[in-house]
Amino acid sequence: MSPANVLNKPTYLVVAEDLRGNPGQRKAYESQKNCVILAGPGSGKTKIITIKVARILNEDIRLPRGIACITYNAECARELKRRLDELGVVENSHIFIGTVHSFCLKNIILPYGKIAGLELPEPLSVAIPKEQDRLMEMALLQEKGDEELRRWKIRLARYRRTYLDRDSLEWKNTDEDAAQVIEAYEAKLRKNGFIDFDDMMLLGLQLVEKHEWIRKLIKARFPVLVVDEYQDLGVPLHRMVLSLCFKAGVRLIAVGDPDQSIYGFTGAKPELLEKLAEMEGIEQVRLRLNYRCGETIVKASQITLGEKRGYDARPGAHKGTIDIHECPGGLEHQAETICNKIIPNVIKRRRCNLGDIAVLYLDKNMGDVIAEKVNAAGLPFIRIDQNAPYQKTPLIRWLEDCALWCSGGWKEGKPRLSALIQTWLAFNRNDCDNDMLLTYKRGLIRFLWANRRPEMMLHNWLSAFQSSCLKEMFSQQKIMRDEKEAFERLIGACAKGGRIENFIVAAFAGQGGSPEHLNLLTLHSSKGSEFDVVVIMGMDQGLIPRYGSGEGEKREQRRLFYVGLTRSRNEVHLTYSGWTKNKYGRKFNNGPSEFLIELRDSVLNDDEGCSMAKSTSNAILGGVL
Ligand SMILES: Nc1ncnc2c1ncn2[C@@H]1O[C@H](COP(=O)(O)OP(=O)(O)OP(=O)(O)O)[C@@H](O)[C@H]1O
Repeated sequence: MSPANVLNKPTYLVVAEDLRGNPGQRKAYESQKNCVILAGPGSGKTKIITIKVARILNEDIRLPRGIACITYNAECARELKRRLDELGVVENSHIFIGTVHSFCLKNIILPYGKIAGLELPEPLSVAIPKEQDRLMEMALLQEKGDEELRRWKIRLARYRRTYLDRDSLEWKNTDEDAAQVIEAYEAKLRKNGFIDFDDMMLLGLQLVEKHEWIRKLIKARFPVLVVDEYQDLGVPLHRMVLSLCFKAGVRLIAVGDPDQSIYGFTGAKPELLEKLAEMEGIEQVRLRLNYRCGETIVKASQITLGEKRGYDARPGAHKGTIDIHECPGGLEHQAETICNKIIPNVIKRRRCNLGDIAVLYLDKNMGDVIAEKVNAAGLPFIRIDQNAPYQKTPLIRWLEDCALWCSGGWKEGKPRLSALIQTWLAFNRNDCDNDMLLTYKRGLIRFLWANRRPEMMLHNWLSAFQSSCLKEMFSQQKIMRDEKEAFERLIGACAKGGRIENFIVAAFAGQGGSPEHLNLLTLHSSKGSEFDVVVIMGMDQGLIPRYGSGEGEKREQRRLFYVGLTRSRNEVHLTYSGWTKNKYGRKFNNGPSEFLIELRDSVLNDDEGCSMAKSTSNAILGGVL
């Protein structure tokens, strides 16, 4: 029994005691108004909002009113859910925890879109990525290669999320080609009965801005709105927040760190958070103490950023170390060094688990390189990038949790069955009456109870899950088409000849995060997480910053490195080769990343003698730096 239960005190009150010694955290926790928390990495933003949400639900609002917690991507939403769950807050029909897209779709467009006269396809379906690509190529009036299409997609997405007023001259004239292609693409989407992810946000905003009654209904249901990772959300969400908060009186709690803004290419604007914090009627809280990272890492992170933020490690924090490893043989050499030297050494020295270590990298191609070496070294791992055997969408994350429950989690309620059921009901809620929901709930419980078989082959377990529950959901819930596609890819990956054909249920369960699995993830996906030891590979000039980056792009990549560094509690290892290859195989000897050089020069020259070590043993270490 937890101490909270022994004392009969809700968990959030026990955890809130931690905030006592930090006046900023306390102020944020006590605030009863609209509040913006601006703070650096590891300063407890997530800790505060989760405790605050639990407090508001317990003390300030009464059912059937609830709270909406929105964030940028599925990874951040999952972290938020996990941490709220630890405080006993579980998603249900009164508590929304998810991405801004899913908030707009489920809580604005589906319930109110038609009544408000929005012309929507019937039934409403979400276009899956390959359909989006096909329609975009049609709108571009010619087939494009992968790279060119990718560039167009970035350009159009940014434009669509930046210029929102379609009648304005700004929309028509800023980039005429982009405006035309977007209009043609959207018309094609509708003709085919689809909306896409950007539509969810744009249509949601349109409804909220246009209709006072919709704002009132949202407020009646969710009088409190929590927005996490605000710096990554662009103009549409900012305008929605302003409308809900200042026109409808929804209470706002917004949290973020402009220095951790790494989605500029999608239209994110970190300055919006600063602007919001300065507005009248908003209480602003700034936090400067980093509870996560050792002293050296806190210092190094500010050097990387190139800004003096005045962040400090908490008093009594350990030093923390940063080691630089030169691997002249290229990315493969870096990956081998990580698997055969750095990781075994860390585990031996720290007596920690593989799960305490994360290897971060720039993209899916680098993910392939490290995954191959990790496989060869026989280390179990979790991989999050675009080339992973399957993508971790909300449904697939939930399936991992179901697998965890079936692999023994049921004995101690980790995860809780009630939480699994609530998420399942949320997937099924659209157009379903209570009787149907009850039938789905019973179906799920029956399946899970009968399939508590950790040794079962994953393919068989998923197939059984599909025929007893998922098939029906996919046929009823057209808005889950993207999830259906993700599920089909997963089941393909664990079928005969697939990349994870040997997976049993317990192995799949471990993919949700486990002490026995090494974490492989892109720097972008590492946002919001923390590990004892972080290894960042590919620290080469031309990769980070990318060759040919303009000033703005370079600043964003600096922030990306900053995010990576600050995921570590104790140790950071940086690997580089000093050269890169382009896609035609041409070699460029550009040396290590300029970010790495700055860090080495500043931290090593620091007369306080930070414990930044430059390893010099073995052929792989030392050299250039
Ligand atoms: N007052 C506190 N006392 C003790 N530990 C704390 C306190 N505040 C935060 N922490 C711990 O510090 C770590 C970082 O907190 P948290 O993840 O909430 O920070 P964050 O600001 O959301 O980080 P980031 O923006 O880098 O993701 C966590 O392990 C958390 O438990």
